Amino acid sequence: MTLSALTVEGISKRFGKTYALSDVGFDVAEGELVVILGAAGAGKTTTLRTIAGLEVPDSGRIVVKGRDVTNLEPKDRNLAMIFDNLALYPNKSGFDNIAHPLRVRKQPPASIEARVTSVAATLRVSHVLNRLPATMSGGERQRVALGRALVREPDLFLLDEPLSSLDAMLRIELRSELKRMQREHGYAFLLATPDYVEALAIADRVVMLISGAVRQIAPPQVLYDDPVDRDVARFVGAPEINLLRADYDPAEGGRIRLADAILPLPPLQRQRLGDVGRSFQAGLRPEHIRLSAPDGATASVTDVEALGLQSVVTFETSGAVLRAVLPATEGRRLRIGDRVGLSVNLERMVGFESQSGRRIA
Ligand SMILES: Nc1ncnc2c1ncn2[C@@H]1O[C@H](COP(=O)(O)OP(=O)(O)OP(=O)(O)O)[C@@H](O)[C@H]1O
Repeated sequence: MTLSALTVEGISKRFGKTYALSDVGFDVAEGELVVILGAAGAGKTTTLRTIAGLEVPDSGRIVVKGRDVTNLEPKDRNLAMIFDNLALYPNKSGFDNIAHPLRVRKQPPASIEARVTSVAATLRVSHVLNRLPATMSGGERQRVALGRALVREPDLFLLDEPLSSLDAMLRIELRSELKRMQREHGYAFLLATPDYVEALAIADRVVMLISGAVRQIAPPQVLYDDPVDRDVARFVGAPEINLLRADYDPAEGGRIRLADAILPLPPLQRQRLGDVGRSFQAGLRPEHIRLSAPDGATASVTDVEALGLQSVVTFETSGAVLRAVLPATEGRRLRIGDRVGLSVNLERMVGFESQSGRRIA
């Protein structure tokens, strides 16, 4: 059996009248990178701070490498927490910033020297070790801050939106750096972000937090293809998933009415919907909508946004608005006001109960 780097069991936390966390539970395996994904105020920071020991949970347990740390001081938990406001000591060199945690622990100078040099090489900041933070680029500062956390070899890294203050290029670079370190050294990471694209890029698994509660735990692609409900479906993916009223009629092998089109349903979807007619909400990802011959469902083009290799095209049909991601070669040919035929990949449709938003499975 592999030991979990972290197990969070039923953590709840209230601030006055605000329930910040309700019965939050998940685990992080050794060598795994787990992302806590959620909107602003979902409880990401509170979760990380509770694990780090900076907040005391009202109930629940935190176990790090098999050791119950719920009642331990932060310094005794052997965790490294990296916040988004990577505060470096402004008057200390890169070297001294990274060395700081080891000096606090009174390690011998020779081993400090060796460890800092090796961490700096891993993070590609050897060239700034003699410089002060003010003379470093944003990315270099971020990596030195990361180095200061790495140098201690903690059991688990907690990162709170560590990349949010970086520009897009640096973010991508540092993201792959984190992933590489995790793979090469087998570190366990728990990283919080509101950015689904970031989660998709680096997470082994995602813990989706909504209003302080865990809604779904899954690899990022599963969250996208198989969301447990409408909230998760809407949070992941840009442009957002299309939601359309659908009316299901089980007669004649099963058909649905979507906007003004009546379409035969693939067998898997029929199985999901059962043999009683009903209305529901159909979720269709923008890449599952295609142009087709204008003999079936038609729609008019209301917007075309060119995004390099792809275009995001907005259509209107019988009062419904649909967004599709099309190859740029197709998008370029469309003009606002054009009437075109559309086809949808119903195999990939996800159905939600209209009221509750729960997935129809
Ligand atoms: N010290 C506190 N006192 C009162 N309420 C708090 C405190 N800390 C957090 N909260 C509340 O708890 C909820 C969760 O906050 P938290 O900071 O964990 O969210 P988050 O997901 O990290 O958001 P963001 O992405 O904006 O950082 C919010 O409603 C927040 O206002």
